[in-house]
Amino acid sequence: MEEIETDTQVDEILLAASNHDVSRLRNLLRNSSANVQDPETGFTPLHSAIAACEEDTSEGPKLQTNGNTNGETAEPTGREKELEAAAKTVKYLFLNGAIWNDLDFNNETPGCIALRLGLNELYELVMDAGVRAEMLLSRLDEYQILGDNDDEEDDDEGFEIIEDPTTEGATAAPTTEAPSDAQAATPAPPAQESTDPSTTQPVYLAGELDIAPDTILDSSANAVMMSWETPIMKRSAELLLPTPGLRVLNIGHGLGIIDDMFQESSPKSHHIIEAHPDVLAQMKQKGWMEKKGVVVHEGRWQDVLPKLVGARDEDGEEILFDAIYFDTFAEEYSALRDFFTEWVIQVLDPAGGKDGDGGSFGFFNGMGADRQVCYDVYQKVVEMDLFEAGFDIEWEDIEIADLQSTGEWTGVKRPYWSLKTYRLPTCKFIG
Ligand SMILES: C[S@@+](CC[C@H](N)C(=O)[O-])C[C@H]1O[C@@H](n2cnc3c(N)ncnc32)[C@H](O)[C@@H]1O
Repeated sequence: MEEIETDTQVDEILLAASNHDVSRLRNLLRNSSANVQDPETGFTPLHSAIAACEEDTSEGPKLQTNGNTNGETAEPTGREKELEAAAKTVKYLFLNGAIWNDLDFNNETPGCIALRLGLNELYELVMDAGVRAEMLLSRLDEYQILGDNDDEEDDDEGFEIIEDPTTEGATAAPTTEAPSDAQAATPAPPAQESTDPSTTQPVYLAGELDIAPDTILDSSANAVMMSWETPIMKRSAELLLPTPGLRVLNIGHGLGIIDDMFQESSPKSHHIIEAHPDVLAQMKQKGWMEKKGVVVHEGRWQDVLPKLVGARDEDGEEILFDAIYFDTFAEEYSALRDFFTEWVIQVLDPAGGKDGDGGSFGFFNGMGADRQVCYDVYQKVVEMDLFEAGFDIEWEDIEIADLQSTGEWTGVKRPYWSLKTYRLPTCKFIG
């Protein structure tokens, strides 16, 4: 049953959290939730515990007065002790079901505050909680797919879905582009589900696209693809196809940026899977269907791949690839996970690649990219899922210009990227 706290209780909980007073919290949380919010700031106890560590250079460390000490100011015993107490408080709050990614009225999660204040240890604790919550959510998701068909509402405590960890252009937290370059959302970041119906796959595929030389927008002005991603595509293509004569599979043609780059490496074969009729029409106009060595599969990868697995080419050889790239739109993180867990392992040649030491798999890493903490959480989540699926992953950093100041988002429903660094993943079979 949900607890209803009085204003006084809420104040007391927030005060105990900001004072890092775990024993007081222990008493207060017996009958209350660890996820109360200050009506003026939107702070939860986690926000309070972390924000209290802000150093006030003029007046010394800012610890608030503990209501139990008759108004005396708690004596800070040094920065290290303060941070240690904060860490204990944060851990205690997580043990009591604190949600790692609630937003305050300043649009910050507790992790955002820790990052802004340079509180690395606290940031790591929040991230770890985020990873645990997201992993648990995705496992619950699988469990429900396997057998739980009832419509009862989930009331799992302790975490909230990161909104839209879609792959491109999704909402506030990690999804794969749902829009895949994904856009972030409200309260709480990365997530398994988009809250914006316009970014679901059936709506996207049924809608008309506005395709310009530098952008593709869907019928709700979500950005499907934008040319600022060109350096990312270029480096991905270089890493995946380092020499001519290799076999590549690309999922999601978009503006064709990476497919143009793959063509520059003169691949032996180049398969492209594309689902949107408007993108396919554009491909036809540009002559992709007639290009030598190019095979365009019209449809969703979910429908195409089952037919491609085990198929043979005109020389009678099994169709396998040295390189695979995945960059779709309006799909959630679970789609990317299914892709590498179920399909990459079947069509990536373990003896492929430039040196015959195994093919490579890459994907657009845009999950949770409107918020650093969500991006970091999803990096860990995807690393764990890839490892479980049998892949090693190497990351390379690419600096991204300030897209806000260059006016990149004009006319776009929601910016799906706000970070300084893109982390480019390249995966190979373990061993
Ligand atoms: C972000 S764009 C790809 C951009 C591309 N990497 C480039 O360099 O221009 C995403 C593309 O994936 C396509 N797509 C979305 N869902 C898909 C699915 N399930 N199967 C195949 N293609 C899909 C979209 O229609 C769109 O063309």
